[in-house]
Amino acid sequence: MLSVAEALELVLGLVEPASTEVVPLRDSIGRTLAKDAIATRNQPPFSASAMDGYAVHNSEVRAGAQFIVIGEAAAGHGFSGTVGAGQAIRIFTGAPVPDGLDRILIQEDVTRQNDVITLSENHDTSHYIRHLGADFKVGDVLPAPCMIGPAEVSLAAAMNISPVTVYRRPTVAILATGDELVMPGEVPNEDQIVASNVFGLAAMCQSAGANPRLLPIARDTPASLSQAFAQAKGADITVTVGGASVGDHDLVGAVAEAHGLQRAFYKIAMRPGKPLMAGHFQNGALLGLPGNPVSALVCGKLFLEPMIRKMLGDPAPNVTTRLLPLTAALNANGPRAHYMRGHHKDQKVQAFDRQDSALLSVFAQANCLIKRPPFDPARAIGEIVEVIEI
Ligand SMILES: Nc1nc2c(c(=O)[nH]1)N[C@H]1C(S)=C(S)[C@@H](COP(=O)(O)OP(=O)(O)OC[C@H]3O[C@@H](n4cnc5c(N)ncnc54)[C@H](O)[C@@H]3O)O[C@H]1N2
Ligand code: MOO
Repeated sequence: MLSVAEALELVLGLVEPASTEVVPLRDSIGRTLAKDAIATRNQPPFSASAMDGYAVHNSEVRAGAQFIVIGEAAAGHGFSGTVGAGQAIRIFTGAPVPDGLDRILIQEDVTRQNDVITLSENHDTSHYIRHLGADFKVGDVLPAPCMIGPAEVSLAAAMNISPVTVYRRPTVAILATGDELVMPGEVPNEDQIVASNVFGLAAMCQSAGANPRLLPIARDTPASLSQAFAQAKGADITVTVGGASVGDHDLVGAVAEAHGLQRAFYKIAMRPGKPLMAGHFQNGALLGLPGNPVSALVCGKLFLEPMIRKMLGDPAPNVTTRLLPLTAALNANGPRAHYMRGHHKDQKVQAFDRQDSALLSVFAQANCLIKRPPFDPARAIGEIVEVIEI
């Protein structure tokens, strides 16, 4: 059976970065910048005061020095006159520092009587001037690709860049399959359950930056699956859930092949997630996930999210891991890589006792997966394991 790393490489080979589009800056959050954003201005565009106080000539500053206040500079309202020897300008944070002045005395350090200020003995020695272009200069670059979060959108705004070029959001069609499934809110028969993991997968797609499209539940018949695949046309990635295993009613692979699936692989050495399949499909990619709720979500985290990130232009789309010590021992692992549901706290991690891939209640309590390689030996308290945030 294929290893997780081999399967991931094949899955990522099924998708390419999506085309780009130009969007207003306000709509760029969570997208990946596809073209360098280049500053069209200096920030600050003038030397600016960093404090409320008085602007003076630095050469005149000494304890007890007196200055006559001859004008005012506020944010948005500069002072345009000239300032002579022994003179000061009342100034506020963000205001342009008048020409020739090179020191701000903070107001806490002076006493003022009418228009005369006197500097105190133990005054602050900082100059409190933010020089022109100290943050960025015309031509400075916010380099692509980069994920646009609160910091990047603020920087692009300060650079006066709008609109920006970003990668198009990929569309992901998500298809639950099975005669036992009903939608949340419907009344299930005694032998039915509520479709659940597709909602988690849709949420995962959305927070990764894709547009999820939840299709109606397909029944375990070739006709129903065919109809669903027809509805998935146009999606960049079609995700099926369930019907992937070896049972008589597991028809997804066969029907997808009839619709043109060129299977890249089927089954991997992973737990949960053994019956994973993937391939080129309908001008896009198909990812066939196992039906067990936790299997589907773990495979979504490990395979679907990286596919989406690659399409969004992320040059390093794989999940990242970090190393943490165990607070409870682990049994030896079997022949499949095991992604155990775990909980980390205070830089230490522990696996849940119950690891059945049907247990959404355990998954909901987990905040990480503990990655165990095939045949990983038993691990004692304090040993270091690899952890993936979920
Ligand atoms: N003889 C064997 N049986 C099974 C094997 C095997 O190797 N030999 N593998 C097991 C493993 S591992 C998994 S994982 C499952 C995967 O099976 P399928 O992908 O065919 O999934 P289903 O049989 O359709 O469903 C499994 C389970 O999950 C429930 N389900 C399905 N879809 C949803 C949904 N959208 N929301 C919530 N729950 C869902 C379904 O009712 C079943 O209980 O096969 C094992 N069997
Ligand atoms: O591989 Mo299954 O997903 O172990 O439950």
